[in-house]
Amino acid sequence: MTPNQHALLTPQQMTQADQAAVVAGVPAFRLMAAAGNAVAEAIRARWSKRPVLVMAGPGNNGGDGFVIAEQLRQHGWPVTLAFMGQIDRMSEEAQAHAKAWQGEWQSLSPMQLEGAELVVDALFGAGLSRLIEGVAYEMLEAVVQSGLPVCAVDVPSGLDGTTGQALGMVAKAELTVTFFRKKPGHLIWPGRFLCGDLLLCDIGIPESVLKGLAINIMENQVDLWRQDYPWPQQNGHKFHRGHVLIYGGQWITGASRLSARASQRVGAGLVSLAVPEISWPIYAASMLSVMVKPLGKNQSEQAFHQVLNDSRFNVVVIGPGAGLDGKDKDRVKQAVLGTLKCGRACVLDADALTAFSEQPEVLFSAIHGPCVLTPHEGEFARLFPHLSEPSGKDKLSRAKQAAHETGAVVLLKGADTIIASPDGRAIINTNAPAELATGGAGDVLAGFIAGLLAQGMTPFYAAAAAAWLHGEVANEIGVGLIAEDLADALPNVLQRLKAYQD
Ligand SMILES: NC(=O)C1=CN([C@@H]2O[C@H](COP(=O)(O)OP(=O)(O)OC[C@H]3O[C@@H](n4cnc5c(N)ncnc54)[C@H](OP(=O)(O)O)[C@@H]3O)[C@@H](O)[C@H]2O)[C@@H](O)CC1
Ligand SMILES: [K+]
Repeated sequence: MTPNQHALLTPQQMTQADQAAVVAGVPAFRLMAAAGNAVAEAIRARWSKRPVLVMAGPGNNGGDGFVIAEQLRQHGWPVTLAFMGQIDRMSEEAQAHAKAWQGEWQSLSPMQLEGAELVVDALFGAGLSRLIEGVAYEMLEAVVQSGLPVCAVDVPSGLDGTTGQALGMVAKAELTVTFFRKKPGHLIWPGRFLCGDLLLCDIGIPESVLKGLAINIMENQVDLWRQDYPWPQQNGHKFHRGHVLIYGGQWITGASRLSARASQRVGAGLVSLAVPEISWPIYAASMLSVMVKPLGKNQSEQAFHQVLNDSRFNVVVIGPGAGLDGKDKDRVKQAVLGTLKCGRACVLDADALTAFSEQPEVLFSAIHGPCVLTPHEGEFARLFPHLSEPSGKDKLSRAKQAAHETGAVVLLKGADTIIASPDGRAIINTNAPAELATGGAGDVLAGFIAGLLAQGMTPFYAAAAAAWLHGEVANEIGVGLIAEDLADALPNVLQRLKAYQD
């Protein structure tokens, strides 16, 4: 398996791939036949024979619909074909497949749902260019109201394959069958939900077409970063495995301890916590293998800078439980700016992000070295008000833009966490279960990233690997998960990963 396996193609890139396949000698007629056959086969594997309504649109997605209708008819299914468009304005291959359809077709209308027990949605695919309106809107709305199971061809019609956003109206599919490579919109919410189960089918497009596509969006899979994973070496010692320094707050002491534990579990050689002297006993009494450094009686803004003078710390985590009350906020800001000034790799999370919400540019202009920002949507909106959700911009573009503006790797959390690099690459994480939405889980993620960074992974792959491990341990624990469980469940997941690697 090569990383290309996990490439995500925008609909535009998919169209280019189709065209390149034709240039490489695969006839468009055959691609369409393969696509339609793959969907018909998936339908027969999933549903018993039943009356089916195939909705076919004006482009090649509709062409696939004609192939599906004919295939199902040949297998004895009662098929109704509802068409929207003009046959003579379709592509040559779509016209040929429309002619090969041996049944009747009627103009698209909600009336045709009568008696159907399954709907095939082949109205619009990669060529969706605007909001769904008019008869297509009425039809999709009627499909939603009917509650019938839907099999979507390529994407549910109305779903933007790049962004995962619904353009006007979308009927949620139970199964979506797509071709050659997944599209980002299949994985980003609400697209992930609207697609239902996603089946990826080979339709004979040669892998070689990928070379010309400038792919920069990937699904997060082990193969992307496993070559870089920093497994302990026989001849190594702890100093080879990095030293993570974590900023501990005065009042919320659990968060930074969760990060510390996570950094250790993921393999950092040494982990230290720098904490206010007054809270030192709490930290020190609860950590055995983490070194806890008191920041002096007054916990001055300079105290953390003095700790930073020790060049053995190669990664710094600031944010979990750092505090924003009174002087805490200034201390946090100074700790962040001091860390960035001395060029330390760092993970900035939670309070370290919110502390700069009044002057985000002060933070952004200080970022010059390896840095990972890990906001959830709330923190993201405070730092990037122009890119927040109400801006109408989709999550993928928002994360990419934020990485571009800051020069940091931005990991924008959610069920569809996106990791964006300033160089334009992005990875979409897809293995996070609902159980991960729990207090403290983000602190653990920050610790995983820092631990991997400390061992030499690049910020982009450290963030991707950490997000994947985070999802994987959460799946392993399942219902009842609390943040404390995550780091301690990591060894099992790492052992499986290592066995796969070996
Ligand atoms: N190419 C290949 O070799 C292969 C492609 N394959 C299949 O082709 C699909 C892509 O086909 P496609 O590019 O023809 O686009 P498609 O999604 O059918 O729609 C375009 C039409 O819809 C129209 N339209 C758009 N939005 C609209 C709206 N809101 N409301 C109303 N109309 C709207 C648009 O009109 P226009 O924007 O031009 O005015 C145009 O007429 C792909 O998803 C896959 O299923 C497979 O067979 C494998 C081989
Ligand atoms: K469709």
